[in-house]
Amino acid sequence: MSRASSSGNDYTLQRMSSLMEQRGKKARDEGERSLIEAPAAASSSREELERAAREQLQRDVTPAFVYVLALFSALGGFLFGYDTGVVSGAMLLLKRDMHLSALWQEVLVSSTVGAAALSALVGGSLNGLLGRRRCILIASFLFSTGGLVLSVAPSREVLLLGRVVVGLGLGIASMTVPVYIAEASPPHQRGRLVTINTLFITGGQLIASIIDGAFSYLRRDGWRYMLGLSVVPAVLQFVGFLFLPESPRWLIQKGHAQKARRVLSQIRGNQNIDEEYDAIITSIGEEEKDSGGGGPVMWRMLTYPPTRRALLLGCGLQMFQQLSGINTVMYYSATILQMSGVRDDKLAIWLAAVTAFTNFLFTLLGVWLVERVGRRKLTMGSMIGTCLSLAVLATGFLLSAQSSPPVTVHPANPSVSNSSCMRYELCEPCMLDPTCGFCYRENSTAVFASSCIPVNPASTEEAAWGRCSNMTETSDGLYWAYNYCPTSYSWMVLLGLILYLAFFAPGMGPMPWTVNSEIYPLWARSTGNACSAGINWAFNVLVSLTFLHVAQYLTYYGAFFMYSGLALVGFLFIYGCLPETKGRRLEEIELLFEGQLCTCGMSDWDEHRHIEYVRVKGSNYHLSDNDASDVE
Ligand SMILES: O[C@H]1[C@H](O)[C@@H](O)[C@H](O)[C@@H](O)[C@H]1O
Repeated sequence: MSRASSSGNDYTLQRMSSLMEQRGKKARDEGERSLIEAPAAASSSREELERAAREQLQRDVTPAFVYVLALFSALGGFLFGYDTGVVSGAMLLLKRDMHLSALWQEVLVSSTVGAAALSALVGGSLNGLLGRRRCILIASFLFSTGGLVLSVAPSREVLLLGRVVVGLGLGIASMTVPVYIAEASPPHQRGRLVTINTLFITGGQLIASIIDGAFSYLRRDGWRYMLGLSVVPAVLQFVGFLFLPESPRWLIQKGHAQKARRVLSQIRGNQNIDEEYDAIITSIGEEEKDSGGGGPVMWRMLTYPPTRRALLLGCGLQMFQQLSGINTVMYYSATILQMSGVRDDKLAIWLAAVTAFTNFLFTLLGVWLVERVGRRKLTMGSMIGTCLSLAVLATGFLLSAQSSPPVTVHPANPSVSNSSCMRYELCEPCMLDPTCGFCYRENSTAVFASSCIPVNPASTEEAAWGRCSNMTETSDGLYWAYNYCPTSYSWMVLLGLILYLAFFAPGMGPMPWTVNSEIYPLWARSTGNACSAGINWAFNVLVSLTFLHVAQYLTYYGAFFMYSGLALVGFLFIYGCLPETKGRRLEEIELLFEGQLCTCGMSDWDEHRHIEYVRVKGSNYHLSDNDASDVE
């Protein structure tokens, strides 16, 4: 059989024979000759051996060093989550301490994400030029400096500078870390280790919400601690990376063969690295031939069909991740939970932590599932579940809107006669107008004596005037609802939220990052990841900046039905374009994108045959049914 045989299956078979040898030796040593000579080697059934080989692989193919390397890298993911998550809580205090206008608040939030989109794109060339390790060092340096600037910022302009610096770090880290982990991991653990990076993103978001909660009690300068604390993991990562090695694949690409061998033996522990090393060298040679020589990498990627397909898949996955509304749902979750009956405003900040925790918990499920069910099934299942739960969420909003309580009292304030709030007859349009809130009394069975009143511009937690201004806890049956309406369908909205996180977090959350780290050949990997990460950040800004306007035009249920429709399109896209990459060497995966045939939707067996076919097509060899048994 050709070089083709160096697949995951073959690897397991090799392990099986070495395991048999080891067992035989052990048996001899212990004088248990009978065990080896026994007919059909009783305990040596194929299945049992395969299982033993797999267990052995788990034990000795992944030395602890790879975990250390993955954990230090994933601190980049943690900072991604922390820096994007912490800002909402910090903003509540900042706008008070620094007297920030709505525009400044928006600029401070989106500047980081915008800078991340740009630096992710630039990060592609940096990665190719300087290597993964140096890029991660640059990112952690930017995180540390940005965090320091934020914690001492005397003015909003300096704050803006700090947020942009942090964003630049975010962009580079978000595209480099998954690639670095993927290139260092053994094939059977790669999905899990790269997915840990997304687990750290959601972990960062969780810690950020807890820190937001804790420091919100400080009277002054709480935001300095919130924003500044990111320096701790950033410095830790910087120091760690002074000692961690460069990616062996990048080293080989740049011609540092000896160094690459050293790193490979360091990260593979007691494994024989020759086969892997040769596979990388051969694939680099083939890639140079295939990708047709000169021109900028982006041009070569677009004109070479396999990389063009991979790029389309990678960017599409990242786009649909954001279009299915994760950041809107996360951001809006506190209100959703308030709708469901948690009325204490002081709790709102902690409610965000509950959502972040759920997101984290279900991402953990993804880490567990990715090497069991594979990327394709996990992503498809996640996307269809996301689509359905968005529909549940939207239906909850629709039913709430249809049973929207009426405005029964129209109190007048002589000094504010032309407020739009006075015109609304129902809670629904009042709630959709960001300048108004719904003030109502409630007894155990119904809403009564309700009015639509302008919100206090300094705090959305109370009305500008009237009985819902100066809200205290003893306001006895009187409630101020900003951004939501009292409804008896809140259970459905809550159910939609929980289902959404349960389906999104294990698959659509991490898989776009994981799949992107593995689908491009080495020469196109940095550029491919730069583009797809740039798309992720760009759609992140787009969706969050447009949500309130979309909700105003389409109402909340319209907005969530729209996200659900987009998720359905995303599902069809994944169904048609995402092949299974589980267990394959990085050098093999590009073959899945070769030929006119897309392997998506093929069974594992057909896919395996397809890879074999593509591999050997150059040597006039065609895989027949008889040959197939040879492959297996
Ligand atoms: O994969 C991550 C994760 O799902 C986060 O929760 C989300 O905030 C990010 O935008 C996304 O890229």
